[in-house]
Amino acid sequence: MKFTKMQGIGNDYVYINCFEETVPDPVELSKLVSDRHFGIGSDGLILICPSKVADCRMRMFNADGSESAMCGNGIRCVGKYVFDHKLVDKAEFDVETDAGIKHIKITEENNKAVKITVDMGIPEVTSTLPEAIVIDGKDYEFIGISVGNPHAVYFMDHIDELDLESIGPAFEFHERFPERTNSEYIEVKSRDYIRMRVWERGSGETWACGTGATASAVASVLSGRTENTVEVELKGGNLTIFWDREKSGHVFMTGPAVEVFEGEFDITNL
Ligand SMILES: N[C@H](CCC[C@H](N)C(=O)O)C(=O)O
Repeated sequence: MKFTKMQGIGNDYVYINCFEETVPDPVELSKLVSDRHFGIGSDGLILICPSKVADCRMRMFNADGSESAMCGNGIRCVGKYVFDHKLVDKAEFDVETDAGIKHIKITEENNKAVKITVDMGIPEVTSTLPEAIVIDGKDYEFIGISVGNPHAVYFMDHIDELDLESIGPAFEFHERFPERTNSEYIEVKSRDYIRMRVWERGSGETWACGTGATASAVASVLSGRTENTVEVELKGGNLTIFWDREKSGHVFMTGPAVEVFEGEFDITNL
């Protein structure tokens, strides 16, 4: 099985070109390839598939094998892959996801995508503003935002001191979120700059989360903390989020995508 390892600001996935390969069991394959000791090592698996309604289709699986409808860093890498490998012959195209069709704009240098802008659609508020859950007797006020996948955004100071290994699972598996949730921990530095850490549903702490950065920027605007254009600093790098709140209502995410290496993986014993 041929694969390509790619990363979007440190959020790394194993990508399979399903125009050429067939993946019989992506859930098990994701668990296998994600293992950083016995597999390839990644935050999960992403399939790049043919589509009847768009130029290609993206399916995303977390490291625990659970499938998610949308993946922000992943879709930027999918955009780069199909552009660089000439599966499309244009710099603007569409990717079908289980969260709808997403429009991609490529910025290229020497025929390689270096920056990708994704129309993430219209964000959905999934909580009261704000709402609190109780964890170990303490109230945690959060803002719930969906961009095709669920996020609980929590504003605080000193995110680097956060015990994410404890609070992350407490949010992820809290009864308030029947489908679990991704959770983001936000330190607002100015009206156009936020710092963020993320605990991902099904993958744990990752170095970046594109949907999480998008949801966090929307929550920052909704709560009056920032303007509509927000620079989001994550462990692995920065993303720029623009919420066109006054006109289309759509939110746009812009950032890099990098192809790290290609390889072969033996799945006969899968
Ligand atoms: N890393 C991805 C998010 C994956 C979300 C997944 N953990 C879920 O279950 O929703 C991103 O860049 O948006």
